[in-house]
Amino acid sequence: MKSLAWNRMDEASRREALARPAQARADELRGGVERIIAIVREGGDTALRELSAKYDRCALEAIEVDESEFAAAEAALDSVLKAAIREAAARIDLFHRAAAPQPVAVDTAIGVRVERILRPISRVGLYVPAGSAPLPSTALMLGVPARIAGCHDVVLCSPARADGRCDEAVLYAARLTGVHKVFKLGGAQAIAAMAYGTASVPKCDKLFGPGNAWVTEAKLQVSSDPDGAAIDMPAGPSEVLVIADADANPVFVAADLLSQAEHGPDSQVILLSPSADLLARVAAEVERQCAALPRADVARQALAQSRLILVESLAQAVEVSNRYAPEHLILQVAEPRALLDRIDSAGSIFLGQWTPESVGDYCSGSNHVLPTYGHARSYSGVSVASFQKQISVQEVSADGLRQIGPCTATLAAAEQLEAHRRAVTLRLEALA
Ligand SMILES: NC(=O)c1ccc[n+]([C@@H]2O[C@H](COP(=O)([O-])OP(=O)(O)OC[C@H]3O[C@@H](n4cnc5c(N)ncnc54)[C@H](O)[C@@H]3O)[C@@H](O)[C@H]2O)c1
Ligand SMILES: N[C@H](CO)Cc1c[nH]c[nH+]1
Ligand SMILES: [Zn+2]
Repeated sequence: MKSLAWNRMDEASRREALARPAQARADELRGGVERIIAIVREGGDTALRELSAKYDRCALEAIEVDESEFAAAEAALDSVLKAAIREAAARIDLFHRAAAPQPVAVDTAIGVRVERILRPISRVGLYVPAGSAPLPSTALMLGVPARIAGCHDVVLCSPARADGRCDEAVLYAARLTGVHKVFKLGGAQAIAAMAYGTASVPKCDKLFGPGNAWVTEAKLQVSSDPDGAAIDMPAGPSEVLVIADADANPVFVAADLLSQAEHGPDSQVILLSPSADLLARVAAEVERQCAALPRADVARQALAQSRLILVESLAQAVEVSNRYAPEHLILQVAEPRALLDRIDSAGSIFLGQWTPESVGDYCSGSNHVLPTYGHARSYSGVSVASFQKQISVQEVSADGLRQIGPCTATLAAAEQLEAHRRAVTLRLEALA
């Protein structure tokens, strides 16, 4: 990890220190993903098989997971793992139901009722990563809110292994949450299939889920095409920013940094502290813990583009963090709630030394599909609302129109939209 001191850096160095790693490959990615999307649109299921052979090194017969594969997955899974998946699903369900938007009805004047009603997005496509590690927890994070929202057709794609099968735990989690169809597809080709549809894969209205740089770029491209599909947000390579004070436990801080560094070579982790001593102790601890990790190679690549930054105060750490807008923000300080009010951009926040980021990844109940690359400045993580449309409804009585009609007519006249004005005045005349 590179060691830096915020107050000794000029603006260009600060910008470079907070730049995300994958951005440097943006042009190469854009062209590659454009080609994959075009190939899928042109070649449909045949192209999907060819792309799976090329990128996932698997020979697919059926693209869709059938009943026998679901049954075999359930039978093969360890009962302790199945219980943990059910336990996590229950807590995710509890939080997401409690946080779900509610219908609203308000009388904004006598005889003027305005409502907000909720409707599920009909056809949704979920992406569950499995390139370097299959993530059954992501199937829960997407499947649970889709079920609560009441989406009619829920399709899930996840890359197959070399044996042509999907990860058993991903299949179990998908079934548990009521996903209707699962396809053995990964990367940009999975996103293209769900956005445009093929003979096997139904076209979806909105796509959800995290993924590597190819998946994220494909989501962005299909969302800018009117024939494509909407997306939840850009949820790319995982990242974490930790703010730690001088008394933070370096063992815990290092463990949290490594937990996101091990996701992939494009991940990035940042530690901000006003204590040079703490930064040095965490650096040593990261080295020590990393050496013992099975994914040490992956973590080291992520650490090469990660930073330890000395700040002058916790207040400055908050300013830097808001500027970076991390996917995950951990406040390993004595009084984390004292900083919370000043945080304005982060996907998910973890308070205090007993709240590792991992609990949010799996089973505290919050959602782990979160905006990366600084998109936390304007996007939120996945929730039930992401799977719903909020529709407004209004009903005005004759008395209500007498109340608000003149206001409408005045504003319409000011905008020189005479037909708008008359839609009101003709009725007011009929009421006179
Ligand atoms: N932001 C979030 O909420 C969140 C949540 C979970 C995971 N993640 C991130 O998701 C990512 C998962 O990535 P992953 O790679 O393990 O799995 P993945 O399923 O996202 O990607 C694997 C697919 O990438 C495609 N691919 C690989 N190399 C390619 C190439 N050279 N050209 C074209 N396509 C290629 C393949 O089709 C393969 O199926 C990680 O970066 C992780 O940090 C983010
Ligand atoms: N940290 C990831 C989100 O960036 C989510 C995840 C799934 N499994 C483990 N972690
Ligand atoms: Zn994680």
